[in-house]
Amino acid sequence: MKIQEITPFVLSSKERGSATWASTMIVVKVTTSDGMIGYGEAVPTLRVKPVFSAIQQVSKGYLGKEVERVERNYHEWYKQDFYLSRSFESATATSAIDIALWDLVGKELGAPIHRLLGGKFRDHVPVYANGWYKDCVTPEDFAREAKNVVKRGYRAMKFDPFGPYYDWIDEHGLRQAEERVKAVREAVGEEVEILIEHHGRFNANSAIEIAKRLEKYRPLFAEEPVHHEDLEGYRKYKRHSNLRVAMGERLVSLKETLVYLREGLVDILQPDLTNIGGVTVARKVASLAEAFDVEVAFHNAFGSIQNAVSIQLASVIPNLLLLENFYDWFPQWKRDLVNNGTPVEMGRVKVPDRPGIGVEVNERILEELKTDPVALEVVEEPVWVVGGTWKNY
Ligand SMILES: O=C(O)[C@H](O)[C@@H](O)[C@H](O)[C@H](O)CO
Ligand SMILES: [Mg+2]
Repeated sequence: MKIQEITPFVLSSKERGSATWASTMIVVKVTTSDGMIGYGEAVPTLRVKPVFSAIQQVSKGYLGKEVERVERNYHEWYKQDFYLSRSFESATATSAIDIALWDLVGKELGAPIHRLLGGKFRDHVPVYANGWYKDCVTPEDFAREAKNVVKRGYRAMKFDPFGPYYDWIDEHGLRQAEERVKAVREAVGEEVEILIEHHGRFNANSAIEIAKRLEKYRPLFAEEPVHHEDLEGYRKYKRHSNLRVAMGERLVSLKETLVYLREGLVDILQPDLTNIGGVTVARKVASLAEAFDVEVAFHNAFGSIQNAVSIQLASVIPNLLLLENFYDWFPQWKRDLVNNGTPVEMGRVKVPDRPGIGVEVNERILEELKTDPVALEVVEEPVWVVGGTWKNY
C-alpha cells in the first residue's frame, strides 16, 4: 500500500482536562492508496500551531512511500531533515505518522501491533494514575484525592508536590512539599507506590535537598529532578541522592537516550512514543534500556491514541515497570474518541486484540471537535503542571 494522504487534526472542546494540554489532542490520519485509514497522535502542549504545521511539512517526505516499510520510512525522513535530532516538532510529527503506519500494517494483516512485535509478554498492563490532583494545594486536598485514586483500584500514583517553586526551593517550599508527600503516604498506606514528579525544574542543589526530605516516604522514583538537558545536574544528583531517577519524556531519538543510559544517569526510562520516533524508535529504546538493566515506564500524558499504542508496546517488552495513565482523568471526549476501548480496571488495562493500535477511532468525534490550530495564551501557571496546583498554601 502507498501513503496517499496525511491529515492533521487539532481536537479541542470546552470540557477542561486536568491541564491546558490535556484539553487538546493532535491526531494524524493517514489514508492509503487502497483507502485504508490509520491513526497516530502528536504532542500538543504550547506547540499546537508549530506541531500542526510540522506535520504538514513532514508529510511531504512520506507521501507516496510504502506503508509497510516503517523502518525505512523513518530513516528516509532522518536523511531529509538535517535538524530532526534537534527538533521536537519534527520528531513529534514523524512519531505521529510512524504510529499511523504501524496501525495500518496491523489493520492490513488483521493483527494488533503487539503481534507484530513478538507477542504479548503480559495480558494486562499495570498503570499508575496521573492527572488526579487537579486543584490540589493543601496536604488535605492531596490526601483526599489520593484516597479516591486508591478506591478506584490503582496501586500507584504520580504527583508534583512542589507548587510554584522553580530552579531554587527554600525551606518554606521544602516543608510544603514534604507535608504534601507525607499526607499522601499516610492516605494510601505503605504498599501503594508514590511517584514524585519534579517536571525537570530544579537545579541540582535544590533537587538533592528535596530527595533528603522525601526519601523517608519511599517514593518509587524521582522524575526529572533537574532540567532535562542538565547532564552535570543529573551527575551531581546521582552522586548525592538515594532516590531512583526517572526521565525521558523529552528524548527525541535513540542516540540521545544513550547519553543518559551509558553514564547510569537514569534508573527508569520514560520514552514517549509520540516524540521519540513512534513505535519504531520506542521499541529500540526499550531494548537499549533492557541492556542497561533499566526499566521502562512510557510517558503517556496526552490523548487516547497515544494511550492505545503505548499499551500495545508496553504489553510486549520484558522490562516494563508501569505505564503512565491519565485515562480516568481525561475529558470524556478523549475516551469517546476510542469508544472507551482501554478502560482501567484494578490499576491495569487489558491489552486490546483489535488490529493495529487496538482501538477503533470514532470519526464522528474527529469531525465534531476539529478546530483550527491557534496560539495558546501564556499565563502564570506553566502549561506543564496539573491545573490549579501552582500555589502555596
Ligand atoms: O510526566 C508527565 O506526565 C509530564 O511531565 C506531564 O506532567 C507534562 O506536564 C506534560 O507532558 C506536558 O508537557
Ligand atoms: Mg513528567
